[in-house]
Amino acid sequence: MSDLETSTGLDTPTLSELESEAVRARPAFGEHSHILCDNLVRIYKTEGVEVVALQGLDLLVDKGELIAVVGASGSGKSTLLNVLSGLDVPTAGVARVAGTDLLAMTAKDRLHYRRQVVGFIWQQTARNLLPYLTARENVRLPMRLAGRRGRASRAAAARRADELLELLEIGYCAGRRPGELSGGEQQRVAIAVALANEPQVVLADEPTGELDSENSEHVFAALRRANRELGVTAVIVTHDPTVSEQVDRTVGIRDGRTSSETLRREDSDGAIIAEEYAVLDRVGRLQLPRDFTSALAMERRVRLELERDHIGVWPDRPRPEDPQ
Ligand SMILES: Nc1ncnc2c1ncn2[C@@H]1O[C@H](COP(=O)(O)OP(=O)(O)OP(=O)(O)O)[C@@H](O)[C@H]1O
Repeated sequence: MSDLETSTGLDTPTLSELESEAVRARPAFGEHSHILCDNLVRIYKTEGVEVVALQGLDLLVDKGELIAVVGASGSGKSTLLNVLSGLDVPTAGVARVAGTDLLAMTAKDRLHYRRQVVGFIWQQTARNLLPYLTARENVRLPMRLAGRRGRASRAAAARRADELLELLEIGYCAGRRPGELSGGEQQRVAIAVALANEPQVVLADEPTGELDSENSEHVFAALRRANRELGVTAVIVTHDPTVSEQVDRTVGIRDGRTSSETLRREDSDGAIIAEEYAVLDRVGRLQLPRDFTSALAMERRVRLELERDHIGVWPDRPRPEDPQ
């Protein structure tokens, strides 16, 4: 045993005691998050060619948060959502949702996860609803599939279906089939279907992609309502440019990594303010917005200067004040 390992007095801890105390005191990354993605990697291999769709993506979402994920086409949004929904397995990293480790699920766990823990809403309205069932029957279907049978359960399921449709302000649609509903009403029924089995998390992939702005607003309002009233955590992937006014936080993805966050808050006059931040990852990496770097022709490397209250980032060129 080394000198340091030996306790020298009653109050002096040994090195191993200090080490275990340090490990115990330091919270693990995202320990208390409802959704945790840590260094998530997803590589697709097609015909010998590798596409890195997610390249070390970090994302933390708190329980009860409502966030949007935005990014250019091909940035990895759908890949992320497929992982979170349990449809796809990442190549590496950690993905945990409501305590479930998504890389270590058996087929049985996966079925339970997809039926009970998460609910989804897809862009194509036709993918969300069965055309020959009424809205009410569509909402009851996942409860039946999850094994709610018997008369008492059937009655409870019917009640819950009607309550969910009322909550999303489409009670009047209960007896209609999807063909008799507008696109926005269909997507709100789809949200009710996603909520049927009381999931902890709902995931929506471009839920307003096929809708006009008025219907989109109804769909966002319904998602906000589900989030506020039922406490469900919600992640919405979207191209909708108005989304940052509709959600608490908008996460921007670039090249398979989280690159920016826009936080929405109300100022003292009640006006909504959306402020954009760059994301600093766990090892201190930062993605500078492309329009900033190209405006100053920054390439390959930049010079950093630590100031009293900020860090300056300079192009790799001599500045006028530099000595010749
Ligand atoms: N099954 C697959 N096989 C091979 N490559 C794939 C597959 N799915 C996605 N990719 C590739 O992974 C990258 C990320 O795709 P992804 O669909 O996640 O992007 P996205 O941000 O959702 O795009 P969009 O907004 O157009 O839907 C892209 O380069 C895409 O071509």
